[in-house]
Amino acid sequence: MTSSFIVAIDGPAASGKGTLARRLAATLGFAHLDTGALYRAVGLTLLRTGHAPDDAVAATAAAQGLDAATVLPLMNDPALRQDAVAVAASKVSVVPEVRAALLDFQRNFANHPPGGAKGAVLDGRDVGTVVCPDAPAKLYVTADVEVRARRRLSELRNTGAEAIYEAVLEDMKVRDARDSQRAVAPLKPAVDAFLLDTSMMDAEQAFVAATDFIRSRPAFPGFL
Ligand SMILES: Nc1ncnc2c1ncn2[C@@H]1O[C@H](COP(=O)(O)OP(=O)(O)O)[C@@H](O)[C@H]1O
Ligand SMILES: Nc1ccn([C@@H]2O[C@H](COP(=O)(O)OP(=O)(O)O)[C@@H](O)[C@H]2O)c(=O)n1
Repeated sequence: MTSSFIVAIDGPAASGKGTLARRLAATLGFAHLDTGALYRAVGLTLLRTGHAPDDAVAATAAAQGLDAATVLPLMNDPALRQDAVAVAASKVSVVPEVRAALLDFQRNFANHPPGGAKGAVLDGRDVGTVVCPDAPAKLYVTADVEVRARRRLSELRNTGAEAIYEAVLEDMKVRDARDSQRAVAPLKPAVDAFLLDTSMMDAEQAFVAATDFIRSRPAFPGFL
């Protein structure tokens, strides 16, 4: 059976979309897919096999080689969260063949959520615009780049990594620009997305605003 209960959440790095997506999925009883982890898995594969992250041929082969069996163990690999892997992910994600290779996996997850879940929450950059353009609830989560850089800095430091604010901010600006300006599936809000600026919100306030929006969607009767 194809699920029509899809929540699509997009936005730039460290806007809080993953935190929100995980909590919404747990509350709704839906499955959650962090689509960025798929691009990170491709980036990590290239770094581990000694390829440059902008090697389009190697990136395509790595993306085509990913399936549930190879992706799931990588999802829990702490190396996936390194900043160098985020940068590599952003480089492989401009390659149209890489995006095409990952599309089926994402759509299949959304339409046939695993574990018998009634619906799915996907977060990324192009879920509401390309992966699931018919999703009945779309959110675009954002925050000022300085706020996002501070969040990512404390996240990196909490994992024991050495990180400098100015470098994290600069990486984030470069990645935002690459993600927004690429030719295929650039980062942008879907026309029918609910815009959620979390610059002045904590995670709890963002969750309340998101649930208010989802509750207002006729396609989600009685879920919240
Ligand atoms: N609304 C918020 N206010 C403050 N910090 C937040 C908020 N949402 C998430 N965070 C924190 O910011 C960091 C990045 O959040 P995350 O959800 O991973 O962002 P994204 O998935 O957009 O990259 C995490 O450490 C998370 O705990
Ligand atoms: N649906 C998606 C998700 C991620 N990506 C790419 O993958 C990179 C890493 O995504 P992510 O969601 O893990 O990054 P953060 O927001 O956690 O920093 C992004 O910078 C994008 O370039 C994408 O192109 N499309």
